[in-house]
Amino acid sequence: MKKMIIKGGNRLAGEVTIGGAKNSTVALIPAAILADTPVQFDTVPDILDVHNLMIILESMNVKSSFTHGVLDVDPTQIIEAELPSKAIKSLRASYYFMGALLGRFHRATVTFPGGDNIGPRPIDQHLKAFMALGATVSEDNGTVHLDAPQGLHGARIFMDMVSVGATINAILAAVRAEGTTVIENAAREPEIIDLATFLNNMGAQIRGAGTDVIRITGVQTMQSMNTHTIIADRIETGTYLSLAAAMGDGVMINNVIPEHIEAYTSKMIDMGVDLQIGIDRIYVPTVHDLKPTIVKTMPYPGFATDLQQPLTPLMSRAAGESRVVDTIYPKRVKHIPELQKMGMDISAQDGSILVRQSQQLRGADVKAAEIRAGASLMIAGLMAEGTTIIHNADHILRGYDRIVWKLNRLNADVAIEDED
Ligand SMILES: CC(=O)N[C@H]1[C@@H](OP(=O)(O)OP(=O)(O)OC[C@H]2O[C@@H](n3ccc(=O)[nH]c3=O)[C@H](O)[C@@H]2O)O[C@H](CO)[C@@H](O)[C@@H]1O
Ligand SMILES: C=C(OP(=O)(O)O)C(=O)O
Repeated sequence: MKKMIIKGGNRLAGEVTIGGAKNSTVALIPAAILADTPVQFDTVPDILDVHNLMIILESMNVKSSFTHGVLDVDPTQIIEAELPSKAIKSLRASYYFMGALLGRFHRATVTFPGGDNIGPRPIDQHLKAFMALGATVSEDNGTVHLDAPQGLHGARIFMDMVSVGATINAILAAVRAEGTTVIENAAREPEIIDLATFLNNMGAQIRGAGTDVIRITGVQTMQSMNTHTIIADRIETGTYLSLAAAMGDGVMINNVIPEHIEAYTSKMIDMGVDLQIGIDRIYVPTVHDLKPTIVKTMPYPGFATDLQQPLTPLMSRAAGESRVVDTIYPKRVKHIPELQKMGMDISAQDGSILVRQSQQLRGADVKAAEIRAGASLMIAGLMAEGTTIIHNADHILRGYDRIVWKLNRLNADVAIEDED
């Protein structure tokens, strides 16, 4: 495990460039095993999730190499093998190997995924989709076995709730199935469109990604003809927007898709941040006075659950009481006691998180329970007087591309060290 050490109080300025979206990347890499040719991705974020997915690929004899943001994956010599449970447990998205392996081999054995400690995360909708497509599902000791000896066939799948992961897994399983699959009440996240673009460019027939009805006509082969450039990470963007507004004296954020974070930028503008939004970049000027706000997380295009915690430190500067209601992960509150240690006036009450204007934050020894709790501690550490040590910083490294280098280029004083 690593710890992040932040000497707080530096004003931040300069430019930062956003990397490829974690939540696209972690679906695209498993999707690569559906191809009958090598594939290449660029603007791949340098995050732990990518390195762990490469370990999983290796176990199936799928060679991959990653340099300067370009990831090559060669699935042409893929074999069925036992997947390494440590790597599988290290990230949530390892469950995409269920859909991808089912699509490729008509069977899969995958340990239950790990991922962030943000409350219950059932996978019943994923399993329901696999069964609709003709697979049998059995579970023992935390391992899921999927089997479709007669192959997969198209089906109508109505999702009981809007789920990013279940929508992606259904696409991965259906893309080479026989016949047409219709996913209703599908998630509409931009990362789903990114995945469909990648697969369609290889010959898949997926229509409607980005709407709540996705139609997939199965194809027999998929062949990559070009490099797939991953869309910008909207959650990383929101994190830099928050820290730039909290501590910046002029920060330009490059490689942004502003349309993907409108729910977030509109809240910041309501709070009094004078964002200058361009076609693919956003400038955050020095912020003087902030108004409190109310945030309710919703599936896309609503306010992302992954961005409620990164906004919290900024809320603690607003004159009054802000409120967060996380309808997707109501138990996503592990940052609260840690932020309290830093002097923030924050509490959970009746299903809401309340953040009141706080005095100068102070550095403390804190623990990141999960990636976005870690992001909120990191921003609070940049704002605090003195030194903050964030333990379990691996959670932050799971999803933030070259974070130390990017922050220090903005004039922060941040380091990562091994725990003693
Ligand atoms: C790798 C990735 O892309 N992770 C994102 C993805 O996670 P993930 O795909 O796991 O999240 P889902 O969209 O599936 O979850 C949405 C809600 O549906 C529930 N649910 C989901 C599936 C299921 O079978 N049964 C069920 O009850 C979940 O508990 C949750 O309350 O979307 C979340 C919600 O935007 C984000 O926080 C995560 O960053
Ligand atoms: C919850 C998250 O990630 P994961 O689904 O990969 O655990 C996140 O990115 O905020």
